[in-house]
Amino acid sequence: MAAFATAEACDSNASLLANGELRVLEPIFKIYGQRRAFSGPIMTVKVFEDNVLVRQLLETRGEGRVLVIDGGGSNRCALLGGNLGQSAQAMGWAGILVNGCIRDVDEINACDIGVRALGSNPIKSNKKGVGEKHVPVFVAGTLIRDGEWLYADSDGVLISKAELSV
Ligand SMILES: O=C([O-])CC(=O)C(=O)O
Repeated sequence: MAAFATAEACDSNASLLANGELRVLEPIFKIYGQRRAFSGPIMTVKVFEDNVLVRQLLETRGEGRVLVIDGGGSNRCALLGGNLGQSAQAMGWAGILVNGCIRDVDEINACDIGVRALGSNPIKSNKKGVGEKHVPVFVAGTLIRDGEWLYADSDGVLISKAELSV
């Protein structure tokens, strides 16, 4: 199976790039997880230094989706760790993009999912359950809506209003 290539997708969808239906995230993410390339429909969650909602979502069936976690860019604690990585793998999530930090990097790198995050921090997050699911989030220069599509590979991360034909 030919792997999806974000570069090729950008080359062949210039009109979608021009009209904003296809956007490229600013290159601020580090690459983790076994799947260097992954894609799927997006589910969004907006939190700040609290990962209770993240756990709730990753303990439900992913069905090939990508969880986009807007953690407000905080570098002060981790929103995702090894247990949640294993849960995401077991529940069939394709990947997770975190506008924030992760921990248990070696465990996450062993999981059969794709992960993008700003970096790592060994401190755990709060557990109060504050945040919002399924809301539009503004991450890496781009507005991202629940139900849009994310495509990630070694070159970068694309957000598309609709599924791309590849
Ligand atoms: O529960 C957390 O804060 C995240 C974590 O460490 C894990 O998933 O293993």
